[in-house]
Amino acid sequence: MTDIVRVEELYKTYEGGVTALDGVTAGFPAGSFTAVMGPSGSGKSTLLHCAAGLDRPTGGRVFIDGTELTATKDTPMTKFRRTRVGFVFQDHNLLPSLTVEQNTVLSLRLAGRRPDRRRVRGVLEHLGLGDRPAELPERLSGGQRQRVAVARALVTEPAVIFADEPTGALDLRSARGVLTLLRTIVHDHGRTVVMVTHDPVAAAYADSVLFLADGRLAGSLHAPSADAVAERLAHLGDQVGGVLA
Ligand SMILES: Nc1ncnc2c1ncn2[C@@H]1O[C@H](COP(=O)(O)OP(=O)(O)OP(=O)(O)O)[C@@H](O)[C@H]1O
Repeated sequence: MTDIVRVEELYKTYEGGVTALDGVTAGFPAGSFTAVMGPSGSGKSTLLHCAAGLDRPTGGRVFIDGTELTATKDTPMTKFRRTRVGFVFQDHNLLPSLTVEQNTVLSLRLAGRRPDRRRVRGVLEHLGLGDRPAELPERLSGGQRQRVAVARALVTEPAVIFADEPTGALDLRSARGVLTLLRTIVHDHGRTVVMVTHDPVAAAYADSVLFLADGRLAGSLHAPSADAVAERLAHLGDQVGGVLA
């Protein structure tokens, strides 16, 4: 299967000398849902930010859909990101003064594209927001707000959606709804999703899990169950500095 996102020998050392990524090579196949897990400080967010072109690695290469981001200057990289990459963060980042529909088309507008209203309504419908296009975010539940964030990420038809703890601020039921939605957009609509999470139950919605420890890849699990993920996480400490699982 083709990798939509590929990182090769990725290194990131922050000012002050912290090495957050220490030679990570990984591929994320088209149409797959991958969770990235690891202890706090293991480099998950750094990996996501570097892979998404939000931050520059200190060394190594990042490819998205055949374009090498690491060989791209800042302005074209920003343009590429706006058109080809979708984001869903823990804090949904909706603008409070804009309606559901206006928030949904925000990234399209930032990319200088004219929204196709019928398509946008179609996406909202599909995400269970079809009857709330004119609602302001403050009148939505946390789960509904996160659905708007997913809608906003989807309408640009990105090559990949990166999600950083998308359910971290949600109650169990809303979290399940959002995770099911992410799984649906991957399995029924062929999207590619890479999600950072701390939660083994959330990770079990993914097709596979990549584990990080101390900025290095520390194994993977396919068709993960929450128990298997929790078990592996509990033993990650044993592997630090050691062998891949
Ligand atoms: N902007 C920064 N400047 C300096 N050090 C940083 C910066 N961002 C992250 N780090 C350090 O890099 C390492 C990896 O951080 P990162 O946020 O990628 O880990 P994480 O696995 O996402 O952690 P968490 O699960 O706690 O969010 C940590 O030691 C962190 O302190």
